[in-house]
Amino acid sequence: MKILSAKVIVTCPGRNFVTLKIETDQGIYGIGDATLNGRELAVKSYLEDHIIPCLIGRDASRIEDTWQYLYRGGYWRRGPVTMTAIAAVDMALWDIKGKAANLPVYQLLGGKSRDAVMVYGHANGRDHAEALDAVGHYIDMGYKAIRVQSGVPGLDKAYGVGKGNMYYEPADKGLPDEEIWDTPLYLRHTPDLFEKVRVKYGSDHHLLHDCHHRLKPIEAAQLGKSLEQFKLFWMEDATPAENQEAFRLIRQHTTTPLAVGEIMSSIWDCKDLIQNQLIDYIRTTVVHAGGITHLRRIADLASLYQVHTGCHGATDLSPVSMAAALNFNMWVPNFGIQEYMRHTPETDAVFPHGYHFDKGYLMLPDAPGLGVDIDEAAALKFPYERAYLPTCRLRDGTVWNW
Ligand SMILES: O=C(O)[C@@H](O)[C@@H](O)[C@H](O)[C@H](O)CO
Ligand SMILES: [Mg+2]
Repeated sequence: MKILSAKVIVTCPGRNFVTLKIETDQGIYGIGDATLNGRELAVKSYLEDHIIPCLIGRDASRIEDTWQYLYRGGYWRRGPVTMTAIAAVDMALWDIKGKAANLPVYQLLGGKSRDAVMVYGHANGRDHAEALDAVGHYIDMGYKAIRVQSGVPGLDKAYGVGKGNMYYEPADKGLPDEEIWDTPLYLRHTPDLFEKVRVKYGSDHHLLHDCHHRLKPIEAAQLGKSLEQFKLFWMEDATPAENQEAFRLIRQHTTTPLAVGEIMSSIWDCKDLIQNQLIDYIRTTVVHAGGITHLRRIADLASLYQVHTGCHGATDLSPVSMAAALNFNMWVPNFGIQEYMRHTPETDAVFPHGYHFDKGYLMLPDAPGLGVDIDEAAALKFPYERAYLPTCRLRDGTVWNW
């Protein structure tokens, strides 16, 4: 089966998504997500200008060989743009292989390790009272695991606090927004938030929290310690992980489980974290870490060290990524949890899919390939709109991590 053509579809049904569609000479096509939030067109160009010309005529069944060819052949290894582009090709080829075999992709990986995929949803509010209500709402919807984020008194904006209840979307149209950040204020108010949640709702639910790279290692250690009594499922991105060793300091001080990895693009970015058992959950995703082929390699390394998966699943990962992640999650032996932020109805209409939420889990009905499609006519109705993630500054004007 040969690759006949490939094209990139950019659509903005509320937010931007980049999708690669590969067509074969047997009439079977596959799709892959290539969305890199705020840098979408760089991946589009990488695919159109540099990868697609090399794909035409290649054997679509040679997924591993194509992965190695694009990774080694590009000479310039790793990095989010490269790895997202490779991921899109990889997902599309797995989709094609599944359709050709008339099997869901998880069957090709080795079959089901579980019946359903536990997910966590995002409860957030401008203050603790609103966040508490949101937690109640998620419990009512049947979630077993809930990420809790709240605004901080004294700060205009805080990471993770949505404009609506269900559709949290950090990227804004136009040029990047600027937010002010104050770590001492945040550290003062966060343990209190979790105390209120436990007092009001008890201990039956998994609670998660995302620090979004804002703390210094010793501050992260302090927060982890003060949250220990509330038994979090995880504390995420406590400090930037470019220096993987930084997590040793946090680890030495707290038993709060640690999760890292949504911005990592390869096994090399997380290998020290995993091999030194400095984290409990690895959050690399199909779309930003080289597709199913590379994510499987990361998960296998992680399994040797009892590190479990917790794939990133924010709204900037399209339903194509979610379908690929679910196939991966059904198989991966060291599964931990999957993040699930619901897409808007417009997005769901552009990307028809069979997966659905049921009592805290995502269910993946059997369908050949990834089990997701793109409605190109619908996609065409939503042209690209420039949008960026916000940026961050400390009170004195210093640029900080958003
Ligand atoms: O855990 C998460 O879901 C995040 O950290 C995201 O909201 C992240 O900020 C976005 O995916 C960035 O594009
Ligand atoms: Mg995160």
